Order: sequence, then structure tokens, then C-alpha cells
Amino acid sequence: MRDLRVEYLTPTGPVCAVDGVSFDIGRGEVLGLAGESGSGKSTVAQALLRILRPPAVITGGQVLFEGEDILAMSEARLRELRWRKVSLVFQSAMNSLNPILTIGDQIVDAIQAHQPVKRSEAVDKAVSLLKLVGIDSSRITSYPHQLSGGMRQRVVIAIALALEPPLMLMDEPTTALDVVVQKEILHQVAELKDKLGFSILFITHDLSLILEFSTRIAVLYAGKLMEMGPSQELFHAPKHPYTQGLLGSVPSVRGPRRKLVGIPGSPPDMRKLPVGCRFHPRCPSATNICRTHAPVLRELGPAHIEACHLDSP
Ligand SMILES: Nc1ncnc2c1ncn2[C@@H]1O[C@H](COP(=O)(O)OP(=O)(O)OP(=O)(O)O)[C@@H](O)[C@H]1O
Repeated sequence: MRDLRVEYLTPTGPVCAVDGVSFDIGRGEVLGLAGESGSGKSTVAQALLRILRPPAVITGGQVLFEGEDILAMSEARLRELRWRKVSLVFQSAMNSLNPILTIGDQIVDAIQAHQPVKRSEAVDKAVSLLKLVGIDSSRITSYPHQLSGGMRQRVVIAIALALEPPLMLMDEPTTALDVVVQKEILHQVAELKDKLGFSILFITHDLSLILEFSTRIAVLYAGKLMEMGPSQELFHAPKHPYTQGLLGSVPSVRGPRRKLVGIPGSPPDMRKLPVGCRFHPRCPSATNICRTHAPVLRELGPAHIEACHLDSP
């Protein structure tokens, strides 16, 4: 993604929800998008697949996938790319399963809609996909209402994997499920990723899950990228005061007991963004320059970038 800009054209004027966001996702990598509610995470994911709906408009940037710009390609080419090359699992996806079709039929339909295979071949594939996500093949004739929420979300993941796409977008994929099932499913996805070699853009408001499952993490604040780096590095040595604040609010069951520190205040009104660094009104270390000049992203080390005046030379 290069310099992506997305605006929502609201009755009271345009809201720039994503402002110049760039990142890469390598093969087999999990890039986690972190940030408070409203920071632009879902908008980024939806722009990537060009599924944003009005009043959203993509006003700039490129999304280069295997060398082709998704934002510039024809609708026909885009239809070929969706599911086959990039699939999507979102929070309420399990509710989007068709209630009057068996899960087997739904997986078979998804395969046959994109690949010219015989029905018997597609059924075999559906059985192996169900096994892959930990559902017994005898369930192939079950209807969605006969499955638990966790199983339904697994079926959705099976459909997302059906065409073996190299990239999967997961936007709060397990948020509606209880924590044990969440972990189980994500562990399974991580194993599948290692086996099949696809990449993931992973969005969740749950920072502990992001830390556990991402290779790298990008931290968004009010539509801007604040810091991006390897998960372990961000966990042990977060540089940006916003990243420090986010991580300071994650409880840990290991290590000495520590007081949880939240971030004071709330994210800005996107129509009245603060001048200078967007985070300065909430930043405990803000100085004069932070109130007047927006910091630019700079490299801190290999694959680690940050936009903060405090660390500028
Ligand atoms: N339909 C809409 N109309 C106007 N503004 C919108 C609309 N949807 C989103 N926005 C704006 O875009 C910003 C980013 O929203 P987005 O849903 O991408 O954030 P998010 O980080 O995914 O939040 P959450 O974690 O709550 O899903 C919001 O702050 C909001 O101002």
C-alpha cells in the first residue's frame, strides 16, 4: 500500500479517515493493524480490496498486489482477484452464511464460482477444507444454525481458504467468540499459514492477540501511521508515546504485577484535527514543536519506522 488516502464525504464536510498510509506485507507474513476505535483500520482493509461503500472515496494512493494496482484495475479484473488472490474474513462473517444451504454446499458453491471443477472434485475439496479448520467431515451436511458460533466462523475461514489465496484480510475475525475459541481458531490459522504460506493482514482491537499472532505491527492513530515494526521489538521497546500508551494498557499474567496505564483523553474529532502531531493533546511528552509541526515517518532500524519529534535527531 502506497500513500493511501480515504475520505468519507459526510453532510458536514469530508472526513479524511486514512491519511497517507503505506506498508508492505511480505509472503507468509502477518501484519497486525493496531489502533483505537476509529483510527482507520477497517477503512484500510476495505480500501485494499476496493469494497468501501459511499460515502467513502479513495482520494489517493496505490495498492500494489503482485505488481498490479488494485485501485486502478477494471471491475472484471478485480472480480478475478477477490477470493482467488485476496480473501476476507470479518467479524460478523459467520452470520453471512446462507441459512438454507448446508455448509458443504456453500463451500462447494464458493469453489465452483471461481474454478472450473466438477462437483465431486469440489465436494472432496470441501471435505478437506473442513478438516483443515478442525471440523469433522460428517458436518458437511449441517446447516449453519446447527453449528456453534466458533464452528461457523471456522466455516467462513474454510471458504476464505478455498481458493488458496496468497493474502487473507482478517478484520476482527474472532471478536464475537469467547476467548478460548478465539485463541484456538487463531492458532489454527497460524498453523495453516505456516503450512500453506499465505500472508495475513490482521485487524483486532485486542492488542494481546495482535502481539501474539503478528510478525509486524502497524500502529494507526487518527488515520496516520505512527509506528511500524517487528512485533517483538514493539512489545519490548515501543518508541512512539502512543504505542507505549496502547501497550501500557494491556494486562499481563506473567512477570511482576504492574499498574495498568491507559491513555488520557480520547481520539480527536476527525473534522477538527489538532495542528502538528495528531496525538499531541494526549501525549505526556509533547513539546512545542509537536503542537505546530506534524512529524514525518523515519527509519529507526531495520523494518522499524516511527513518526515522532521526540526521537528525531
Ligand atoms: N460511514 C461513515 N461515514 C462517515 N465517517 C465514517 C464512516 N465510517 C467511518 N468513518 C470515519 O472513519 C474513521 C475510521 O473508521 P474505521 O471504521 O476505519 O476505524 P477502525 O479503526 O476500524 O475502528 P473500529 O475499531 O471501531 O472498527 C472513523 O473515525 C470515522 O470518523
